[in-house]
Amino acid sequence: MSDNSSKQAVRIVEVGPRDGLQNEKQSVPTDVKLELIARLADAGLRDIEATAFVSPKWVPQMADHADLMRRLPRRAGVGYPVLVPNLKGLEAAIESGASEVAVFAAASEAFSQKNINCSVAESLVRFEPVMAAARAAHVKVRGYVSCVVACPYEGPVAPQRVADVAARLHAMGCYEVSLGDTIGVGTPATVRAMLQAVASRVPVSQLAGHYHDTWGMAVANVAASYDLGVRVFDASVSGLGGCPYAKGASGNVATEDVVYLLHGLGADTGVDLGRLVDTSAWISGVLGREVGSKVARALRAACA
Ligand SMILES: CC(C)(COP(=O)([O-])OP(=O)([O-])OC[C@H]1O[C@@H](n2cnc3c(N)ncnc32)[C@H](O)[C@@H]1OP(=O)([O-])[O-])[C@@H](O)C(=O)NCCC(=O)NCCSC(=O)C[C@@](C)(O)CC(=O)[O-]
Repeated sequence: MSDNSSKQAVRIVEVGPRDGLQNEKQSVPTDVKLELIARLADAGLRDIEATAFVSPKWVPQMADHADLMRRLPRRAGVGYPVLVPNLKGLEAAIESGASEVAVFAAASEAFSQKNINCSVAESLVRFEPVMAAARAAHVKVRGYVSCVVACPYEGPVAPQRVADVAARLHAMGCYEVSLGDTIGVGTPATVRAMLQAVASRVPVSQLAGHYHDTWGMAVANVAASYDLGVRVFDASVSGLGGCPYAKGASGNVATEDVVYLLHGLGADTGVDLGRLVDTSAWISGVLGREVGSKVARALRAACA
């Protein structure tokens, strides 16, 4: 038996079923999504973002949110957070049995308008009743800030701006704030500067890194964030994903790559890399695409 007592525990929030699939051109059947979630749980993931209660006109791929949540078999010790943009989304999520949700804001005005059709300030006002209703229903709320390094429409985003939005989400009761490099342009230097600004306003223990891999820097950004004390990372199996309202954004950092990195740094994620790699190969096959993780490809080649 291995001794994990001295290892740093790191929580991985698997966002593949939501962030990974929201941008898929082909329709992904609910049964496939349910099987993906089950396989991810079998691989040891304990936080699996299952879907988004957003407008089906805006994101058709998530239109089966209520059906999926009703049919999702719950497992002890596994959380299935869902995205909600407003009170309507929260009410529908709770009705479908969700016990954890996430609200999402941005550090860039242009992205906020494109993604949720309102300004950053309006979105924060919109979240107040969501927070109050969630509190009353004992539903945990996570917060996201998008465009923490740059915006696809406005360019570079000042770290102070990210800190302001993150601090507002934290102050309104989000138990954790996930920092999204939505278009994956961050480098360890820009991510570090952003994190230092945010950590002066929100305890680092309540921050998560959510890095896309468009420019190939996401694993380096996870390592830089880990060095600064971040112990929660969002990732997507096989690197699936991208935001439909962020031009040019590619997938999240692959969960397999994050797990390999963190285990190499001596951290404990609770994830079985072999089973995760099998899941990555399975979902990539179903979607008819190459596996998007270098670690998964290397491990499969080594075992062939
Ligand atoms: C926020 C809205 C709804 C505003 O959209 P709107 O058009 O301004 O809203 P509205 O209130 O005028 O409603 C328009 C229609 O949508 C319906 N509606 C309204 N709300 C809901 C709801 N919750 N669920 C279902 N339906 C809803 C509403 O009932 C109405 O239906 P109609 O009367 O026309 O038939 C829309 O812009 C939206 O749904 N946006 C979501 C976009 C999205 O999901 N983006 C991807 C997730 S964010 C992301 O990926 C980034 C992240 C988190 O991963 C971090 C990172 O990487 O940066």
